Amino acid sequence: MANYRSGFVTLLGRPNVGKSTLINKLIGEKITITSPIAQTTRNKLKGILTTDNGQIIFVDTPGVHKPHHRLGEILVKNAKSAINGVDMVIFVIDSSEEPGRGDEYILNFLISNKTEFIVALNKWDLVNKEFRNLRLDQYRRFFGINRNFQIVSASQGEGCSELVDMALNFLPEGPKLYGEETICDQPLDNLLSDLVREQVLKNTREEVPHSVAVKIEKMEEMKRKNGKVFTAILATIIVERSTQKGILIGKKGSMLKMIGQSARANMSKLIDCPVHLELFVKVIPNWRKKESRLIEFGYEEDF
Ligand SMILES: Nc1nc2c(ncn2[C@@H]2O[C@H](COP(=O)(O)OP(=O)(O)OP(=O)(O)O)[C@@H](O)[C@H]2O)c(=O)[nH]1
Repeated sequence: MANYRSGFVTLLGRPNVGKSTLINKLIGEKITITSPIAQTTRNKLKGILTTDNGQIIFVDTPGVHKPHHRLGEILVKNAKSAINGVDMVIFVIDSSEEPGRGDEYILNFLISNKTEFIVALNKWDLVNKEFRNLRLDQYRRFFGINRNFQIVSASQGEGCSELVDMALNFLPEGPKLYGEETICDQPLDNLLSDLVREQVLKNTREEVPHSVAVKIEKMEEMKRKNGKVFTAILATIIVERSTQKGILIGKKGSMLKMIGQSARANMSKLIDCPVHLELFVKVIPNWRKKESRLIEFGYEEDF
């Protein structure tokens, strides 16, 4: 029997290529948030996959993109720091599109860093059957024929176990680094605030852009009169403009109510306890440009 392998793997790729969906599928639990809007993943997040042959600790990263302001710089810096100390990278590609400049930027970055990587051609289900050979050729030419490829469809779960086997082959021999029951090492606050952000992005679409942050102010276990335990959570949604606040609250509070209901349901599932959620919206102009605010809302740089 082959020896046990373990190590750290980062999924790197442009925003929206399906990194979070892929991690969810590989690990089989909803631990990172996914949404059709780019750059929903802001914090590094580890998911741990333990199999009979090895253990992979996945580090999710924000998509690499060109920085426009402080927040962008931190996202990119964190993506770069995420590859430090990992054993290998899974370079996730949206194969429904041709290789582009963003992919080239990441490819050059990986090559200049001498990072080992394999390529996951994701969203293969979206590639028209007649174009599949052509698309594969395009990517073979882009990456070179010696590169290890795996065709996957994260949303359908296709090619995922093959991808895991391929990644395990790149990892060093070693024991389990985490207990089998561990699936995630993010602070609970981050997970809970991400569940609110997810609903904000889903329900408001472009109207409230990425300049939204969520802070969990308070979390307390309480008892109802009938003795049943529930968790009371107080969270603030921070936006940059008062117009955004208006959109978030909605007519007679209808939008905020909808966001709260869905977030609450997901929170209850996550912590396995009924949740009472209270949401507030606060305007802090230009919070993304202020270092102290970035740290307050959990966007610290990793050193
Ligand atoms: N059709 C199809 N859609 C996919 C697939 N994988 C992901 N998606 C969709 O692509 C969108 C983006 O997926 P995410 O997992 O949030 O992407 P991400 O790379 O983590 O995005 P960022 O956090 O912005 O970096 C979502 O709407 C997913 O449902 C796939 O294999 N096929």
